[in-house]
Order: sequence, then C-alpha cells, then structure tokens
Amino acid sequence: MTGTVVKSTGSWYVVRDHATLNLHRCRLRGRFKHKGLKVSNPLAVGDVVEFETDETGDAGTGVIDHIEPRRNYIIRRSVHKSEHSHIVAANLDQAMLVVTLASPATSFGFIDRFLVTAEAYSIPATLVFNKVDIYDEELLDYLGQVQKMYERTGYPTLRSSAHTGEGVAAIDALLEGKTTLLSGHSGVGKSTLINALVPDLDLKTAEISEYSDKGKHTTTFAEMLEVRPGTYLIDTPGIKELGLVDMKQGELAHYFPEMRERLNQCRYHNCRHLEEPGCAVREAVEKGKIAFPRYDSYLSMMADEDNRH
Ligand SMILES: Nc1nc2c(ncn2[C@@H]2O[C@H](COP(=O)(O)OP(=O)(O)OP(=O)(O)O)[C@@H](O)[C@H]2O)c(=O)[nH]1
Ligand SMILES: [Zn+2]
Repeated sequence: MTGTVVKSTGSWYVVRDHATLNLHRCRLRGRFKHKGLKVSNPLAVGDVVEFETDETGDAGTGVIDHIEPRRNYIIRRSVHKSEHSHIVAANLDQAMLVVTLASPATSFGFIDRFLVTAEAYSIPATLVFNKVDIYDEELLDYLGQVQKMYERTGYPTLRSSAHTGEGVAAIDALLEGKTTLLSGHSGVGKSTLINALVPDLDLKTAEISEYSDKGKHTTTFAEMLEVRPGTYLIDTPGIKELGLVDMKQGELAHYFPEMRERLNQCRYHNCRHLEEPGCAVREAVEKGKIAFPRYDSYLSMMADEDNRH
C-alpha cells in the first residue's frame, strides 16, 4: 500500500493510506541509508512510502519497506558539528511564512533568511502579514510598502488577522490542493491561524498522537495536518528558523531573485557585490531598483557566513 508520512517521532511513523485515508502506526523495516546525505532521520513528514499492514501486531500498525524518491526536502542543519542534520519535511509544494509588523515585529533579516532557504530548495514562498487588526493607519501604510517590496521581488503576500478572520479565506484558497509548509517565529499567531484553517484541529491532532505517542521517543519534528483531503499543512512546532543549506558564499546572491538577474552584469565574474567596482547589484541598490532592506539582509547573511568559516 502507498501512503504519506504525516508524523514522525524518530522511531514510529504515522502513515496515511492514500486509498482509504486511514492512519497507520508504522515502523521501518531494516535500515535505510541515504546516499550522500548525513541525516539523523531516514524518513520525514511528507515522505511517500510503501507499507504493509502488520498482521501480527495491533490493528492499524504496519511496516514501511520502501521510500519513494523525494521531489524536494528541507533540512535543518545541526548547530554542532557532532550532530547530524535532520530532514524537516519532504515533497512540499510551497512554503508560507507568517510574519507581523507589530507585537512583536518580524525583522526583514528573518523574513529574507526564510526566503533564501526556500529559493535554495526551489520551493515557492508566500508571506502572510498577520495581526493587521492591531495596525494603525501609519503601520498599514508601511505594510503596503513592505508588501510592494516583496511582491516586486516575486513573492506573493497576504494580509490576515487570525482574530477578525480577515484574509483567512484568501490563505485557504492558496492552500487548495497543495502541501504547504507553514512557518513563523513564536508569537506571530501561527497556531491561531492553523486553528482557523484546519477544521476539528483538536480532534485531528489527538487522533494522530494516539498513533504516535505509543512510541518511546516522541520528539516531534513536524506534523502534517489535513485541511481537507488533498490539501495539507505541515506545521513545524519548535522550529523557529529553518537551517540554511550548506552553500558557498558566492552562491548567496543567486537566492535573491532581484540580484540573480543582474549577476552577469557585474564587471568581475566572482563579484561578491560588496565593494567591488562595476558591481551591477550595488548600482541597482543605489538606483533604488533593489530594495535596500533586501540588500542589507544580503550583507548580514554574508557576514554570518564569514563568521562560520
Ligand atoms: N491582535 C491579534 N493577535 C493575534 C492574532 N493572531 C494571534 N494573536 C495573538 O498572538 C499571540 C500568539 O498567538 P499564537 O497563535 O499562540 O502564536 P504562535 O505563532 O503559534 O506562537 P507559539 O505558540 O509561541 O509558536 C496570542 O496571544 C494570540 O491571541 C491576530 O490576528 N491579531
Ligand atoms: Zn556585483
């Protein structure tokens, strides 16, 4: 049978059968090895697997014996060298970042890091500006400018209020028929939004944990929630920021679309877009064609990379 992993505890996986939509608590048969991928978890939420129900075990249990090749995946890089990285989720159609300009404001640095990560994995990303119910006129005006900046770069944006319900239908429409990774820093209202988007959320999460909590290690990496059949949200509780893939410093500009399109216009092919003469990126920043906050994020990410090496 074929199914999708909707929750992983490290030792047990909850798999939704594609045919019946029933949940099965599954373990892995044998050991799975990744070619050239050093990760602590062989399977992640979103993985499509072949499994067999376990005749001898409890009803609803099974054994996974095959993993389908992934369309894409997001890895959370370990902080310490001794630790392996782990796969947060696989087979995503898009990513959505919930942010807010108030209480507490999300920094451009945080937003841009997320967008760079999504670019690196070729996953389309959307920004949702939540809590608009508490923005005053001035802040709403500023929001308009911020939205314009991201829209110009190619990222769709939405306004929402989990409290008044504004924008929730628009978010729901964007999710239709897709598997979406939902992310956001603590306090932006992600849980409140998920509650508004996923009907019977408590029931559904209870049902999933009934299957997974029987395992010993219940560290949850991520969970796939059903908005309706065919439409899924992947929540990543406890993950504040996605780790960037390992990239060479010279690659960073490729993950800023507005820089990417100008790279071949720089005088030097190995231009880092810092102080080099004849830099098309800097020129575009000076002419206002590249938004300064975006370039500023680029500079601070370059500095971070410098510190890591
Ligand atoms: N004014 C306003 N407050 C909101 C909105 N959405 C959420 N909040 C409030 O913001 C706080 C945080 O909301 P949560 O949904 O718990 O935020 P979260 O992003 O899930 O944060 P964690 O639970 O820490 O991960 C709560 O006090 C919510 O009531 C909104 O649209 N407008
Ligand atoms: Zn340059």
